[in-house]
Amino acid sequence: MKLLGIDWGKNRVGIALSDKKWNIVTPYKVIVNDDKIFNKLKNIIDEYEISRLVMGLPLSIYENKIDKNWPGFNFFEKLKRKINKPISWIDEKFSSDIAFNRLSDSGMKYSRKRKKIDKASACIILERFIDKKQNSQNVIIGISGNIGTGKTFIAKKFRKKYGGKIISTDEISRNLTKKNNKGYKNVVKEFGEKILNTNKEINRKKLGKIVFNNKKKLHRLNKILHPLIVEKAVSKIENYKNEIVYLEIPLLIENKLYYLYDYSFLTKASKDVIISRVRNRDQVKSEYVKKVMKRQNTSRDKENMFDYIIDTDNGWSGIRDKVYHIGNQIINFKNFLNRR
Ligand SMILES: CC(C)(COP(=O)(O)OP(=O)(O)OC[C@H]1O[C@@H](n2cnc3c(N)ncnc32)[C@H](O)[C@@H]1O)[C@@H](O)C(=O)NCCC(=O)NCCS
Ligand SMILES: Nc1ncnc2c1ncn2[C@@H]1O[C@H](COP(=O)(O)OP(=O)(O)OP(=O)(O)O)[C@@H](O)[C@H]1O
Repeated sequence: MKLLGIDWGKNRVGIALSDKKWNIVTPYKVIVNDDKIFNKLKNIIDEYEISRLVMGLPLSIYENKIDKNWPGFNFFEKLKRKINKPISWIDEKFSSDIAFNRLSDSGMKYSRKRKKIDKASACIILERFIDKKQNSQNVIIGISGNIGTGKTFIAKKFRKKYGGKIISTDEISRNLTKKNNKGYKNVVKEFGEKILNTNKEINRKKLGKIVFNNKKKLHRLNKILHPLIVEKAVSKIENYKNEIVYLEIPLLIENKLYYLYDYSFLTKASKDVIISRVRNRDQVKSEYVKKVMKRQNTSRDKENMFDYIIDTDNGWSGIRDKVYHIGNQIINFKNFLNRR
């Protein structure tokens, strides 16, 4: 299960490789970051039979200060569309400083150090990832998809067959906005007491009607809740040590939460199926479902960002074989982590 580590930089990208068993990590190359880089990476991945890529994130995932506009995300999006391999992330904080010190310890001259620094940093990214997976053998699956496409349905089917834990960001959001919980005060401050029931709890349907009818208002609600949701999701993941974690995130692409998972699934269904499912499940009108859908990214381009796409239109029998095929690959990865 060979890894390729990436230290992204605006001008240069450092590459490191691991062996099959993750015993050895070696600096490989520094590639100029121009239009040709994706083809070059594809060639390396094919030549060395790479199974997974690992990208460095310049900020700590745990500090929850990740800027959605960081240009490394654009690189990741292009790379993911071009290369059909799972990609994990690891904090690369201080990796350049450590790499520089290592090269200094070896007595290298400054000019040579500058040339080698990016691939040395890529090594540190891989070493950190391998260490992390040694300390905690969690395999995290990000499950995204628009409203009513079957995220929860699929997560439960996987859990039934392969075990593991489900983390739902919708559920986290619901908890955060319960009376006097962390998100409650700011949501009420922003939208006023008109969104409250007589018992002072937030009336979610009322708030939903307000925000799904108005892009700006939805944006304001997202700004209050999303950092809190991500913080809670990360801390929940951290509490697990040896689990398959099914992380349901409707807005994974919109919020660029790529760094949270090892595999990604996209659930999809046709518009009519979604509307009839959600009407039945939530007792809401078609118009409401359409409004929610309007606020979600439905572009085809989004599909290329996922490892697996699960179309739930044809019920369980239509997807059972595919689910088990995907499940076997995930179990292989999990077994590999446990055997190390
Ligand atoms: C607007 C709210 C109050 C409506 O609550 P309600 O209980 O009716 O719906 P619930 O939270 O179960 O969401 C149902 C579905 O709506 C869609 N949805 C929810 N929030 C959003 C959003 N900000 N943008 C687009 N779609 C959304 C998702 O598909 C979700 O699965 C609630 O969805 C909310 O607080 N949303 C903001 C937080 C958020 O983005 N949650 C999604 C997790 S990242
Ligand atoms: N493959 C399927 N076969 C039959 N029914 C399904 C399938 N997938 C989902 N459903 C049903 O459709 C409804 C919506 O599914 P689910 O709640 O899993 O969607 P979701 O993507 O999690 O929705 P939300 O974004 O609102 O949380 C549920 O009642 C579920 O049982």
